[in-house]
Amino acid sequence: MSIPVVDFSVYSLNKEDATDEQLRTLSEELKKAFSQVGFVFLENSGITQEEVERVMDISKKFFLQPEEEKKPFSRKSFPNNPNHGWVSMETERLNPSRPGDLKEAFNTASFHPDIKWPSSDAVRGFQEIQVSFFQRCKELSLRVLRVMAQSLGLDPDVFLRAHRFIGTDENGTTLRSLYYPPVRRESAKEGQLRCGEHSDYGSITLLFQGSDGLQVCTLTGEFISVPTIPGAVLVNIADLMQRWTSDYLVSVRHRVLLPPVGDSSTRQSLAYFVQPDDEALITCCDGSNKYPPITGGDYLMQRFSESYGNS
Ligand SMILES: O=C(O)CCC(=O)C(=O)O
Ligand SMILES: [Fe+2]
Repeated sequence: MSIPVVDFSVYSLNKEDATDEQLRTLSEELKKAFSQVGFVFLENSGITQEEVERVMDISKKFFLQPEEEKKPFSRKSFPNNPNHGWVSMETERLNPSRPGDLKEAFNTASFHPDIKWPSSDAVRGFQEIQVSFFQRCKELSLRVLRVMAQSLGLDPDVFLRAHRFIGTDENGTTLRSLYYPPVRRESAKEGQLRCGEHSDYGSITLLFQGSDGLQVCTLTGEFISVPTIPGAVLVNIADLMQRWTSDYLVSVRHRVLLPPVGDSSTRQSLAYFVQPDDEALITCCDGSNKYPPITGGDYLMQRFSESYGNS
């Protein structure tokens, strides 16, 4: 089994719109991938490798600074959006039965004017680069959500109506820049990974990987290594979308292992976690009552408390 690759060029961000016929073909391909694998590579999405590298480069400059420079931007220090900001090494355990993940992250989750952004000479342009990439990912996500609704034979706007406030504090959508520093095996704890096994929480995730390392669990239960395809974006179904579609689209577990012994390389990735609006009521879209309705905001709070141990 491998991750399907789909050409998104007919509906890329460079195109105004696609014909019904083109969208139908695309929607069939996405339906197959999302119901059978849960992950798909989109080629020709309109987001370029250069854009991705610009975000990774500025993020790396931030991460390589001393701890004191990063601390003022810590996650949970911004009252209007507690998810925004820097997450230090080993703070999160995406698999709660393992030690903390060997990664750092910066979450761009709010554009509120009270947010203080890194602005020293070392990271000049940080805010503008993160914010403009967030907006590009938003545009692509809305296109993917539209095609997904069509693929399920639903009103094409059904998912879009629940994602009207992306980029405001009434919606939890987050651009997360991840940095995995070199690993010293002798100091890693028993069972510790770069990123523990987990499935994502929201509706869909866009993932841009700087290098290999990601593994995805197949429906038969084994983890397969995912290649890096430069210029392609990896899109996956997250848990709330699985629930929304009464388990028709599958949200599968994935992880990032430690690098092989003797490999001292770093790794970077960018994850854009798309969430429905806090107030959007998520009700099974096939009309069944397989899961009770829940708001996007309540669902997200529940999941955060699990991976941060109630913080
Ligand atoms: O770094 C990666 O490739 C994956 C990260 C991830 O799955 C996550 O942060 O949810
Ligand atoms: Fe993930």
